[in-house]
Amino acid sequence: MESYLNENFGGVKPKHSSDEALGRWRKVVGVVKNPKRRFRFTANLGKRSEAAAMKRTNQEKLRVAVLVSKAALQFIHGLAPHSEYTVPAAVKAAGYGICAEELSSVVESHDIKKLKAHGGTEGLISKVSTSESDGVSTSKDKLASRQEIFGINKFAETEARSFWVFVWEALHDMTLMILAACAFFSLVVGIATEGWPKGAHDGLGIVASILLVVFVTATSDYRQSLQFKDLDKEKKKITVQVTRSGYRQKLSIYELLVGDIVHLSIGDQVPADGLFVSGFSLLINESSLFRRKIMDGSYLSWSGDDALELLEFFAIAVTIVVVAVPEGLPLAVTLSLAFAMKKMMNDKALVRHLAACETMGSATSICSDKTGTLTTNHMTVVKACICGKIKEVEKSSDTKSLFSELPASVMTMLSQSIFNNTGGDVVINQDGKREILGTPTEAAILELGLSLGGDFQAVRKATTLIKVEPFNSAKKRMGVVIQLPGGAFRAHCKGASEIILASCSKYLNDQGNAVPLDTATIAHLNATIESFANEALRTLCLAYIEVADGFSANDAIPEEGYTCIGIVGIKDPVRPGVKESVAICRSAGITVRMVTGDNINTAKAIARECGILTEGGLAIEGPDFRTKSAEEMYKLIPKIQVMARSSPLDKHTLVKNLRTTHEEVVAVTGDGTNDAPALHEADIGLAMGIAGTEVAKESADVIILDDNFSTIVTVAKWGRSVYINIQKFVQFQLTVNVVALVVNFSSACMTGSAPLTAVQLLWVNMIMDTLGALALATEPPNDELMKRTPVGRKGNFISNIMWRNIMGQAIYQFFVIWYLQTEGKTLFELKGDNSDLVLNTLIFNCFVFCQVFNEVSSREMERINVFKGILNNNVFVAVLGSTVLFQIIIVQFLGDFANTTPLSLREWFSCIVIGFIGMPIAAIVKLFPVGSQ
Ligand SMILES: Nc1ncnc2c1ncn2[C@@H]1O[C@H](COP(=O)(O)OP(=O)(O)OP(=O)(O)O)[C@@H](O)[C@H]1O
Ligand SMILES: [Ca+2]
Repeated sequence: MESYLNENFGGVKPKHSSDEALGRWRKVVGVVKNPKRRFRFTANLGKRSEAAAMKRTNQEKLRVAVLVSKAALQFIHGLAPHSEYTVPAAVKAAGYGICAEELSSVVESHDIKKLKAHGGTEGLISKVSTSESDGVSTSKDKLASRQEIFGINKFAETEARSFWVFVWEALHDMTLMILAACAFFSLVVGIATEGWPKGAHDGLGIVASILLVVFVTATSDYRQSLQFKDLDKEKKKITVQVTRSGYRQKLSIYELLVGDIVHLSIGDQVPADGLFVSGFSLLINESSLFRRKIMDGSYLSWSGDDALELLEFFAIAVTIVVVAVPEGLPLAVTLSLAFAMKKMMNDKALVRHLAACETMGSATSICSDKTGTLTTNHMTVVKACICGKIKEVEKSSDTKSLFSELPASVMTMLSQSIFNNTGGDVVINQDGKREILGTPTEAAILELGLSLGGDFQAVRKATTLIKVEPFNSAKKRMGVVIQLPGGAFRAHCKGASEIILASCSKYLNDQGNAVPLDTATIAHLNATIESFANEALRTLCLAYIEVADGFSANDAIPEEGYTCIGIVGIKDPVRPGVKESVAICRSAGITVRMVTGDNINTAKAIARECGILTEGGLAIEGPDFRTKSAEEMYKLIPKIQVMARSSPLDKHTLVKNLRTTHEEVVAVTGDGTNDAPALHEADIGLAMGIAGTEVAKESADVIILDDNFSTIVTVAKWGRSVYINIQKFVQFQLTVNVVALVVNFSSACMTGSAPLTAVQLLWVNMIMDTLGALALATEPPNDELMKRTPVGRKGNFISNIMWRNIMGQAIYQFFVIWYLQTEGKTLFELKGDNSDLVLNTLIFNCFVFCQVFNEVSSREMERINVFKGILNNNVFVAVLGSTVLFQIIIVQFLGDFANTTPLSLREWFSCIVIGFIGMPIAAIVKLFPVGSQ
């Protein structure tokens, strides 16, 4: 990809915007224990750059090795005659003249000598018993034998990791290891002093908590890994055009076999090792050969300390650290993103990088291409201007008669131009039906040629194709040179009308003669182009020129002096629903811009139809935009609504400026190879899944599977919901953090003992960490989200609103615990030896219930009604339910392990009420106005 961009667009730097987005989360997280496990699904940034460096040195080493061995080989070949290759008997019996090993040695070593020894390309084609025109035979046993001899086009899949691997990884948690050591000493010391079973309770309590934490973590990690596997599969669904038994068909790259004739077009990915049979403009990138697995770092191991009497304090200190480090954040981020990712998949958006969903949520600007994104990309020629006469050709049945009055020579020239100067193809498919292949523009023009009565194969056979210059989005034209039966050469070109017309000096008049273009005709043709474009038609001009004898494939195709054959107008209707989606974006504070390669009038007409171009909005042409100075651009860019006739680099420049000088978060949508640089530069690139080329998809972060612009809005909505969910989670977690820390720390300093014990703290940690993430990070989005303004680049992650809510709750909870600690015994009339234990249990219980109700309050940051839709969120209800249930079990039955004692009904009731009071308090706090940032 990088090299592709480099060669085609001169040093466009890849963005790695996901790195940037990931970095943002990391900054918020600060300290994270077990970064490897926590960031498992969000790429290790350090390792990434290491890997890049490693790749470079490996490439260098390999290059040297290849050069050396090539030199050695040359030397050997110079000395000894090429040894004969013998075909293994089994291969021969199956009817092939070459075995898999020999084939791969020819392909991988690029060994031309060897290739020649096998009779060159033709030789190999016959040795693998295929044919250039018909491909391999599709008979069942032939395909089976091919598979057996040569194998299939698949990598061995890495085995799915089992649940126990995740358990093992979760055990590698440093704090858990320390706690395990504590548990061990506690067991030893406890049993030695108090005997079995009484002395083992504390230790077993810690062990049980560790197991619980490990189990929950492993389950959630495991489930995520399964989900990512599914996504991976989806990502690898790539199809190619293949000829088999004479018919073109679409095959998954996994079904490819040796001998298959694969047809590549612009932007396709080469799906396998292969031999280039014929074609033009191919670029090869073998970099995937150099991919290396990144090694994981190893862990520090911890050895215990034997200060036994400090054990309890030590355990508490460790758990305070556990509580203090908000390591639930990366988990919440991954959970929330993964959840959104899965849901988005149902909504027809495939997210390729996790962080992309969140980035899309803060987007302030969308740059969309026109063709294929805003329009359906179903193109038909509806108007044509030949010999100065404008014809409507909407109904293909009467096309032929429409043109009957035109001279036959013009019609011949037209079909010669249409059928030779094309990147498309007309083939017969498996059902025996005629099928037009190629980009929609090409297909539309071929369709016109066919409905004029032209015979594709016959026209192609009549002349020889000497040179092809494929369509180039920067030049906006394509051209071919053909050799006519008499031996003379002729070039045909087609492309953006005003550009081709400008390189014409003659035109075919209604007698079929090439006459010089006079100003009146130029004006007439230009007016025609404009009138077509104003009707939202894409216009193309076809032209030809006679080329001097002796033209060879290395000569350049002429640029000037063409004779205009005619102009066609192609209709490409706007997709249904686009207008509404654009309106939603606008109300969500997202500016939508159209950046297209098409004619400015066509672009304006479509943009108006979609609601992108409004009164007073600016439409500019790429060539004009390009020449502006930095200052002019700075002033211009916010006003631009439409950019037409843009080259891939213009699209790139616009996006770059929006991102850097205007500090916008830019989403780019596109389908074509010409969109790749912009997709790459964008904060988030969205590529079309159906019409999009592989190159576009490869550069994108999200793939819109149904090619529908409204899906983009859905992506934005999910992105925003991810962002808000994580904010809610952080607000919840920070509250618990602050209170637990302050309470434990202050009372440890003042009284020498902490009200919450190690096991209790571990439980609290789980409520706010894993369970909290599960409950709050998976809220589905609502339409309200699209009525706010986007967060953009400058938004603070922890907003003032969040601080307000956190402080409000923390003060209340702190007050409750302080009051219980000092007045608790009188309040609950506690007396006797047991009173301290009961009081501590009460404090623990109240604290947990405060969190339970606070979790409900955290569902909304600004609104008072926090119950809306609560029952639709099963995960939330389940988490809350199991938290309460488990709390009851801990207090009533697990006292020995958790240092609690069963409470009376009255005491339970009081705890719940105290916890509940947090809710009206949270509601009141929400009434205090603060700035949004
Ligand atoms: N196959 C082709 N051969 C010759 N000219 C073409 C061909 N396809 C498109 N064009 C010309 O190039 C212009 C579009 O160029 P480009 O590929 O840069 O944009 P696009 O991707 O089609 O549009 P958008 O950017 O809106 O998606 C068209 O207006 C047309 O005049
Ligand atoms: Ca496009």
